[in-house]
Amino acid sequence: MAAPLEISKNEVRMVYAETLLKLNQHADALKVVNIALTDNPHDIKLLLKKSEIETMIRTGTNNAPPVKVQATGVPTAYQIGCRGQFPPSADSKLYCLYNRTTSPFLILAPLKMELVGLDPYMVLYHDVLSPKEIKELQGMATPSLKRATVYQASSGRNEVVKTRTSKVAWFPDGYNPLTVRLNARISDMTGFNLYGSEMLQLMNYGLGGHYDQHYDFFNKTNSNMTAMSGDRIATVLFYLTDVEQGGATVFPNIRKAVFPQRGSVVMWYNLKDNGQIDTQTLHAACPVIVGSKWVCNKWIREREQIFSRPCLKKRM
Ligand SMILES: O=C(O)CCC(=O)C(=O)O
Ligand SMILES: [Fe+2]
Repeated sequence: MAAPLEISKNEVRMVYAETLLKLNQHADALKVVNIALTDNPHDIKLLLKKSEIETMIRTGTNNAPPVKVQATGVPTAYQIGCRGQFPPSADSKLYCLYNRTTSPFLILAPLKMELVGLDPYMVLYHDVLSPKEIKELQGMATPSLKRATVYQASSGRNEVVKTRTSKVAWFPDGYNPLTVRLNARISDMTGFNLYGSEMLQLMNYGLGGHYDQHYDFFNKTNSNMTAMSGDRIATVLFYLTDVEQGGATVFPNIRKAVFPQRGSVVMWYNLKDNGQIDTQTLHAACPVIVGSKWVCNKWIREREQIFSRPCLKKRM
């Protein structure tokens, strides 16, 4: 099946095999080609490549000089997180439960909740989206996906930047019965009133698609972005797909990584209880290495939560 970038799994495997050949790893290259052949036993290019590699192995010819792999120094916390190498959480108070209390509706339909972190507060809900809903969301987004942008304080505008390479489609709250239902579910999960919050964003990351380390808050009290509805108090991120390799949401400062699981949702607070920005929320979307990553994002604004989550004077 062709991925959104029109690169087939086969083509990726061919490039991988060529790379291994350049590294003089002929046996590994042959393994990759053989795997590709199990899916496509009659592919002529693959068959030719297989016999070419077998000849190379047999005769020991065409061995390229070994490519020197450049040492890249000590990996950053972001890189370690993307590789799934953060140590297990030292937070002893973390647990799973059925959330029956955030909204009255949850008494009838409790949600499976996993506490990911307390500072900042971060929870993961499992099995929130059904396969049918996921299919519908992807279907409605696909025709209008456009390169995502990031707000640039220097120009005061949203611009396309190299650091965010996903495609996005925005949907107003009342766009269709599904968006209405999804927003109601977000309110149930978070206890927040969504009036004044941003539209739902459906996003797709292709191969290599990522969003470098960033904060979701603006921290500009006078900017046009926060004047009406306040800053982004919380982020709600639905995962519509598993990702075969890569694509985690990584929080380098608190050394946590959330790996996409189809139908789950991660939610975290970007602001502290006193309304100040929380710099521990630095996060990134790791590059997708194999697969395609779909997410749906809701940035919840602060102003409408004035009574349900009032700004506390004391720093919590
Ligand atoms: O896709 C992800 O994992 C994170 C997305 C994100 O941080 C954002 O859209 O602000
Ligand atoms: Fe973000």
